Amino acid sequence: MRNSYTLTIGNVTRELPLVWVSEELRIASFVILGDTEVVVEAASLISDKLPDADFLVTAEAKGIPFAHEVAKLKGMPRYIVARKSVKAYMDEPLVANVTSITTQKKQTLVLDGPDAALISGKRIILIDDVISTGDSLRALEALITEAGAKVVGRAAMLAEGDAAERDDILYLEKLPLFPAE
Ligand SMILES: Nc1ncnc2[nH]cnc12
Repeated sequence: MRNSYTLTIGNVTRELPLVWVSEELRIASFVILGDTEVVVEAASLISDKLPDADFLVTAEAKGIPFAHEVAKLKGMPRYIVARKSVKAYMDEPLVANVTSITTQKKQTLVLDGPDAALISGKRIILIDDVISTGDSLRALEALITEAGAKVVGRAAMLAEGDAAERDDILYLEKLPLFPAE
């Protein structure tokens, strides 16, 4: 049984370990946190492909460095992060539910009220490290719609499994899933 998958994005290559997320499924674990090379390379490759937009919106946690780098390249002074939980300092937060492929658990995504007000009526690109089941994208989209903003693009470094067949997302590379044999 193979234990890793070789991924190349532009001129950066990583050996991703295969990890079990359930009894039937392994994923190639792609963790960009702390990896400046992957983030900078992927951001420069995707930023030219994005449509015009007012804000990028991402989900805590692994989307954050990617959104940060893309926002910098696009000259956007702010981007919005949907958090995994309601914080004490939030004001009238919007909440959506999501099931994570990596934890296989129900999670929430939360948009703080002032962030919702900031993006109301604006054009939004949803951006994440990996789009897989599309669940977290759906939850982000629900938050954006509730905030009165419009999604004009969906972008990720990688499209995993069936997500690679979608024609409504921009991505750089496909990432296979590894079902039990
Ligand atoms: N293969 C993967 N590695 C890390 N995080 C993920 N989230 C969804 N798919 C993932």
